[in-house]
Amino acid sequence: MNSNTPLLTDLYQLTMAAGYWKCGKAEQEAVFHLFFRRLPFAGGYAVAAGLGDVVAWLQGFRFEASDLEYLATLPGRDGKPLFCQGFLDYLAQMKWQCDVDAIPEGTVVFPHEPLIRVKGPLIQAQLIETALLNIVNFQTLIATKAARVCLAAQGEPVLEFGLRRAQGPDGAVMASRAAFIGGCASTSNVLAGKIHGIPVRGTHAHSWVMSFETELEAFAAYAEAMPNNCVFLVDTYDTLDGVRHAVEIGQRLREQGHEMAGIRLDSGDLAWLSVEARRLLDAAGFPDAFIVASNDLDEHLIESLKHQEAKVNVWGVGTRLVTGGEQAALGGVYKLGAIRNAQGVWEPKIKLSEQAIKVSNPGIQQVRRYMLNGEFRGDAIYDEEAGCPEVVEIQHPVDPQRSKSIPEEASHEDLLKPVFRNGKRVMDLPTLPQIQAHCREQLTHLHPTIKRLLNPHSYTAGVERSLHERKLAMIATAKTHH
Ligand SMILES: Nc1ncnc2c1ncn2[C@@H]1O[C@H](COP(=O)(O)OP(=O)(O)OP(=O)(O)O)[C@@H](O)[C@H]1O
Ligand SMILES: O=P(O)(O)OC[C@H]1O[C@H](OP(=O)(O)OP(=O)(O)O)[C@H](O)[C@@H]1O
Ligand SMILES: O=C(O)c1cccnc1
Repeated sequence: MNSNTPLLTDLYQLTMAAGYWKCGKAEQEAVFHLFFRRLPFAGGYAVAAGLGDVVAWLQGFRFEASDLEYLATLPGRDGKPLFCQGFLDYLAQMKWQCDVDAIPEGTVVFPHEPLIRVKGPLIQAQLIETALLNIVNFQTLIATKAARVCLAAQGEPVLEFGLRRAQGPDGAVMASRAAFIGGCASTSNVLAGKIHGIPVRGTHAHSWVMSFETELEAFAAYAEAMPNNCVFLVDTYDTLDGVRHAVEIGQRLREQGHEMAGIRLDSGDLAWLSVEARRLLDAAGFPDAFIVASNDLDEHLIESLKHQEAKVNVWGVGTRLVTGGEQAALGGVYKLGAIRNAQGVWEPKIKLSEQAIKVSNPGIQQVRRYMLNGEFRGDAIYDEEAGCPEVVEIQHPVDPQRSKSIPEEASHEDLLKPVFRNGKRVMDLPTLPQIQAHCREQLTHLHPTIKRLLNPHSYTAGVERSLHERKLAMIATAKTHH
């Protein structure tokens, strides 16, 4: 499937675009922000991901002749064409020309912070909404899940095994990419390996063992065929007998100058079996053979197995990683923050809601992160036009009673970095291993209480005080004027 086209959008973006064009607003400058309102997995942080694919998609943003031919066939409710030729001609000559700023992939992020800010002609900034959300919502969800799984594994390698259960071929490749960003060591998905350069790893399945008369024969044949990739799956019949068979073949391999890499456990009590398997392997002279565990694992099970002192060295995690498990999607949104009026002045915009969490933040936003003694201490969303005060007070995004001052000695960094200027890419994109290293480093700056799985401490992230006050004033005005 070719998703590198502006048609990867909801129809309503195109009907609005036709409307903006018709009423002369297409080229009016606007600013949109992409953000989420709630952390996934009831967790304490999220890991931004997807920007690399967003950049690639935006660089290919042009309506091809076949796209326009298709749009010309769409009927309105009266059967006549939905889009007039003048609008389609406008789309045909349209060139991507927005400014985009974004928080680099692998950075830890929090609710309401713009992960991406788009400034440019209203029609263009609007048309890209759906694709940006599609890419960033999914990859941020999976990178966050992967970070949680990898933290639970306490630095031991996590192999991503999700392809067979992922949300379609495209979702699988994106999930492998995001899982690698979040800290996974490798993927079983060979296509993701080819496309993104992610290391690929694999063992073998039960079918291999079942296709032979005996398990011993199966292991012997595998060792013969793959002497340099011998991880034996030992649970097809009886797990501990399986370990004994692996040891026997491991000894034969050693005589031929090769070393058994390890075994894989895929069912039963992984804590007890791993301890028993370790004992057998050590006693037989294979202390370096690793034990891979798989079978519906996630961060909670891995944490539990660690508490049970399971002797697992490598974790194979599939379904619950690449699908998001208990959380089907990240609810990221894309909202208008400001629009430039006929006098060239930026007018902040706000969306009201009965629910405080859904009232959008107005203005052209930037995120300032404060750090003290190597620890992230708080994030302030501020209006770039108004600037950020020296002494900053961060208002809780929804609870008016809660605010926090940042110590003056804290250092700071603005998180949104220039990616496109006037449609031209200005950011050098980091490699995937660099993004993974950035993510690993970011997580070291979060207090451990924010990283725990159960009821994590909430990190201070919200709107800077003066922006909050302007927002309250706008809410009051909007309620009386609309
Ligand atoms: N010691 C343990 N503590 C907690 N959960 C465990 C432990 N060992 C295994 N599990 C998990 O329990 C779940 C059930 O495992 P079990 O092997 O009993 O069932 P299964 O998946 O039906 O087995 P099979 O793969 O043979 O069909 C899996 O998610 C597995 O990861
Ligand atoms: O459990 P996941 O985290 O998704 O990891 C991938 C699973 O895929 C394979 O088996 P498959 O599920 O195809 O069959 P099985 O359950 O019978 O082993 C593998 O043996 C893992 O168990
Ligand atoms: O290589 C493996 O062991 C593997 C690959 C995909 C799914 N489950 C296991």
